[in-house]
Amino acid sequence: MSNIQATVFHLGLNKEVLEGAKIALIPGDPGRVAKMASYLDNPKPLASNREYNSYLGYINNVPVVVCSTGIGGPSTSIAVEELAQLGVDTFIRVGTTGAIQEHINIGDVIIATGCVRLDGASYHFAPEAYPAVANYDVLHALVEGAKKSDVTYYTGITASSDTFYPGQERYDTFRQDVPKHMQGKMALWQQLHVLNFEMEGATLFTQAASLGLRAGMVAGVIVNRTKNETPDEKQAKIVEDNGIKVAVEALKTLIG
Ligand SMILES: O=P(O)(O)O[C@H]1O[C@H](CO)[C@@H](O)[C@H]1O
Ligand SMILES: O=c1cc[nH]c(=O)[nH]1
Repeated sequence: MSNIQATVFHLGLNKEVLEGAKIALIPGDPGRVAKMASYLDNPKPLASNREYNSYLGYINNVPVVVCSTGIGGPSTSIAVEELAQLGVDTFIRVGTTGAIQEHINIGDVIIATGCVRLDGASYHFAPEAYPAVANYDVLHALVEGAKKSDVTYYTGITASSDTFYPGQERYDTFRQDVPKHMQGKMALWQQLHVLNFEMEGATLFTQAASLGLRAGMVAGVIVNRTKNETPDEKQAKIVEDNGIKVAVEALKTLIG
């Protein structure tokens, strides 16, 4: 039996509906997918299953798939693997993030050059010594995209944590503490000039590079952790657009 129509298990997509798309925009949040697709030409919904919501759109008549990954490395690795099975070879994660350096403001975007591997899933793709780094072409396109967009951007290292609370050393009213082995971690990453926390980059970069795929990441800053613990939901929805604008400009560079 021909495999061309085979539908991948979690995303509910097949090669025919992707129309040969080789580039994917991958936000974490399924609710961001329709908004991101609206930045493309002729967007149309494709599938929705679990945390995976997908659309197809076009830039200069070239198909681009937008597909959410859900939160964290395990679900991200499934989205990337299944999109790769369908022929996608270039991934741009468009996320939200918490800055940990004082000078970075809400609304700025961070373009990751590499990630600290505070996840688990990346170790299923490559051992500890393997770096979680962005693909140079995608990184360059994102930087060019940021220059064309009206946003302040920073490039540098992101810490990708499996957890939002202890892994990012959040203290709140439910728990005034994190386990001992996690205490002082935010100060450590700050001292090492890490810019921000998010939850998928390390898995994405390790998986993509180790499989010969290209990946980059841009994330809108929705909270500065030197000032606040918790992002504001309404503000986050506004800020996410800055990352989307940068990613769409980057697409234009990559597609040419
Ligand atoms: O806005 P997204 O892309 O989901 O990214 C960030 O937001 C989620 C946590 O709130 C994590 O997925 C984190 O990486
Ligand atoms: O602080 C933050 C904000 C968004 N996403 C994260 O993982 N952490």
